[in-house]
Amino acid sequence: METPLVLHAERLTKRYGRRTALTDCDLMIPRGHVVGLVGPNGAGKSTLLQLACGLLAPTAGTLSVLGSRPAANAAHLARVGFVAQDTPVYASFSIADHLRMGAWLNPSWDPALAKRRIAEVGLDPAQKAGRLSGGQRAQLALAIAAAKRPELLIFDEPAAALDPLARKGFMRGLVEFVGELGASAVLSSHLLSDVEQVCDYLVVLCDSRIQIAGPVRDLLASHHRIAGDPARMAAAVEVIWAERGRALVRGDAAARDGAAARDAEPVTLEELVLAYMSRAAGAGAAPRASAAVAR
Ligand SMILES: Nc1ncnc2c1ncn2[C@@H]1O[C@H](COP(=O)(O)OP(=O)(O)OP(=O)(O)O)[C@@H](O)[C@H]1O
Repeated sequence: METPLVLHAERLTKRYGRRTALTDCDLMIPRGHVVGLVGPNGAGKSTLLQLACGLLAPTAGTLSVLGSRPAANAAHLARVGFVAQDTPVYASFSIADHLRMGAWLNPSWDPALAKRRIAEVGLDPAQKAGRLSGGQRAQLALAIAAAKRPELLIFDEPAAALDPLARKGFMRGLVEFVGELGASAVLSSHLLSDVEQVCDYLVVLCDSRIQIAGPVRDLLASHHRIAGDPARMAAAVEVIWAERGRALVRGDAAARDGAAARDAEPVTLEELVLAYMSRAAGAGAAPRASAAVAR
């Protein structure tokens, strides 16, 4: 039977020597989502994505991707498309060479999709990849990943280096491909506006640990901002972050609990992410959006 999970981690731990990049991570991400993986620099995002692609092996715990060990065999590799940070390409190969290589290496390669996408984004197949701008390179990498027709697309900060217009085009392409292929996607990003725009599932990773994970809609519904002394808030409410008489809390009780209920306010995705990041950092003040996570 086909597994309903794209990623399933149990007590997943990864150490590089004495440095721990992931600690006891548990995750169950169902199929059919565009997942935003967010967290500060050094949180462990790239490590998690590289483990999912089989480029790294866990130190402890387990991770399965589409029901198998990552990169278990050639057939499994074909089911996962990966776009690495900085979207590396072969500088002396032309775009057409990249597509030929993709066709040669991937049994499920869709030449029509690749060709169509390259034309749609206005790239010249004869152009050497080394002469492409960051945005064009990202579009080429996206076209190659999608032409494999994978079940899961994994992107490590795919649009970080792109200008806002190129980013918008890239993100639109990403969503179109996910829809067209009926695939799932996981993308790491520091750009919460991108995550807000395209992701319907959120994973917050800080300091090597999963802080929270779930469908964006459910997370927004189960968190509120309320006024008052956090120490006196209902036991049913978990205070995630409090500052200057206001708290961001988790729990339905926030919406029903007496005085607090009167001014329980909905939270934005940015507030939610920053609250979990602040809690993990144990800092005295919430990090500014521009410093920790750019919008
Ligand atoms: N090859 C490596 N050798 C040693 N330590 C590493 C290696 N790769 C990553 N690390 C460390 O593991 C931790 C997690 O790094 P990782 O690159 O996964 O974080 P990240 O969340 O992707 O960061 P960023 O947002 O800056 O890309 C960091 O402390 C980092 O220094």
